[in-house]
Amino acid sequence: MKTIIEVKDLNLSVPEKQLFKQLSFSVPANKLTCMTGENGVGKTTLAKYLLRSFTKDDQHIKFAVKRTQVQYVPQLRNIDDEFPLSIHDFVALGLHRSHFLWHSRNERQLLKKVLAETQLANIQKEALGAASGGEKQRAFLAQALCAEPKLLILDEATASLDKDAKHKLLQLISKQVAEKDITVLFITHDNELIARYADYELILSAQQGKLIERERATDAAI
Ligand SMILES: Nc1ncnc2c1ncn2[C@@H]1O[C@H](COP(=O)(O)OP(=O)(O)OP(=O)(O)O)[C@@H](O)[C@H]1O
Repeated sequence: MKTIIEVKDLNLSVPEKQLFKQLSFSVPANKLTCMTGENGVGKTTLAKYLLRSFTKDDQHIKFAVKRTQVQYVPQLRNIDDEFPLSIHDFVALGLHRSHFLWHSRNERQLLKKVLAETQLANIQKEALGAASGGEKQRAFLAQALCAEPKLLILDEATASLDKDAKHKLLQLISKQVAEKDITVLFITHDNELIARYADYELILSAQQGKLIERERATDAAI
């Protein structure tokens, strides 16, 4: 199995609490892995630690990608109703800027493609602040996709979405995994989404982690 992250014997603590003890796991490449576990087990802390590990030489963590190839999408951020950017301009912030102040033709093409893939093309001129929760979350995803990541880490991206919006988001994400060279690590508590979309589940519990392969359930089984 080709892997994108390998963690071996990692101890991780926050003040006054050890979260993980000799934690070892790997994340399969080009798959959708759901990271699960009870509230407070340390999912977000672990994800952020993995990202920080690029800046120091941590012998317990090995990535098959560079930091610039990783995007982290945090839980739905509070975007004020008056937020002054359009969806288009917000998503475009994710483009790798060349030396110029304007976007290159390739960047404009990439932006157009990403807006279409995330089903935002029709509403791209609207203010992000006025968008629904599902549209905002798709805009965050689109901004991350503009950086053409090889690894995308999504932290509870569906937590505040209704059933339709969360399935729509996961269908978009699954399509990315199926069609591109991209691996997704998706932190979630949502058993329905795990059953439907996860290729693997990384279960964090009692300071340890266990990776299991999942059979994707069909509509009828849920
Ligand atoms: N900077 C910090 N200082 C002290 N304690 C912290 C700090 N960051 C996190 N913690 C604690 O570490 C534990 C793990 O937090 P974390 O947010 O990683 O859990 P989680 O599994 O992502 O939880 P949830 O599912 O509720 O989002 C919690 O008990 C939290 O209060």
